[in-house]
Amino acid sequence: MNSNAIEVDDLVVERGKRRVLHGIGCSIPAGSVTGLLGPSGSGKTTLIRAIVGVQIVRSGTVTVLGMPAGTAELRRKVGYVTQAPSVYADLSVRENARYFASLYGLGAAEADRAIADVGLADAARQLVGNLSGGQRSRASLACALIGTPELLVLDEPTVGQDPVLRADLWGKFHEMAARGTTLLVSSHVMDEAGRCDRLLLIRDGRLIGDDTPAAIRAAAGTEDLEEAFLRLIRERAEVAA
Ligand SMILES: Nc1ncnc2c1ncn2[C@@H]1O[C@H](COP(=O)(O)OP(=O)(O)OP(=O)(O)O)[C@@H](O)[C@H]1O
Repeated sequence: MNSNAIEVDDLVVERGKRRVLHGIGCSIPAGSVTGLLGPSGSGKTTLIRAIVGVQIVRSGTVTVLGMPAGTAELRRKVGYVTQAPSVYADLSVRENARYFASLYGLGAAEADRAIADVGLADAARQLVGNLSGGQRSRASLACALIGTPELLVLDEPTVGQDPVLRADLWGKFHEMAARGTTLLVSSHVMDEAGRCDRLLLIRDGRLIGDDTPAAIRAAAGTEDLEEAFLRLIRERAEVAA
């Protein structure tokens, strides 16, 4: 198989009457944790939507696991967790997970494994509607882990999670990558950037960085990734001026 799980070439997307992605190009290696970082409104969700095949694109190509994004065959291979939890509020965590498992022809053991993986075993019997926001996002994540997708795309999965849980989730993401899953994780929290194998830095619909955290730090001449991001933005502004 191609060593890149995702290849994006010259991607242009318009939403409403505005152009929100301006010719994005990037490759995401298989079996890695790639962070998609950028301020609110920079185009992270739009790029993610194009990768999971639910975004109409103006031009350019998005190839996922060797197939055009949105190909029906990818549905079983790609897990996607949106920012808004996509679980049934009137079912328990376990009922939700078992429902998703049944769609894949999988049983209760797979559902329970996914619930344990996100640290929700103690809340498995609770109705999702009664959970905290952070627990609800983890319930959504558990459902996306079912069937062990080859590519897992997570839109801000750690929002609302406490620091201990965030660290656990990042540990889990790396375990999954070590077993061959590719993860693309968006965040607008720079302190999470250092936990990624690679970073895509996006601003105003343009990629301004695509490298390992170490290379981005070295190129910007600072250990602080937030400062590195700011320097990249300033450099861009100077080039444009
Ligand atoms: N349905 C829509 N119609 C028109 N414009 C939209 C729509 N959805 C998003 N946009 C615009 O597209 C741009 C990119 O939005 P996007 O949601 O991709 O950003 P983001 O980086 O994911 O932001 P956040 O971190 O706040 O989720 C923004 O300017 C936003 O206002």
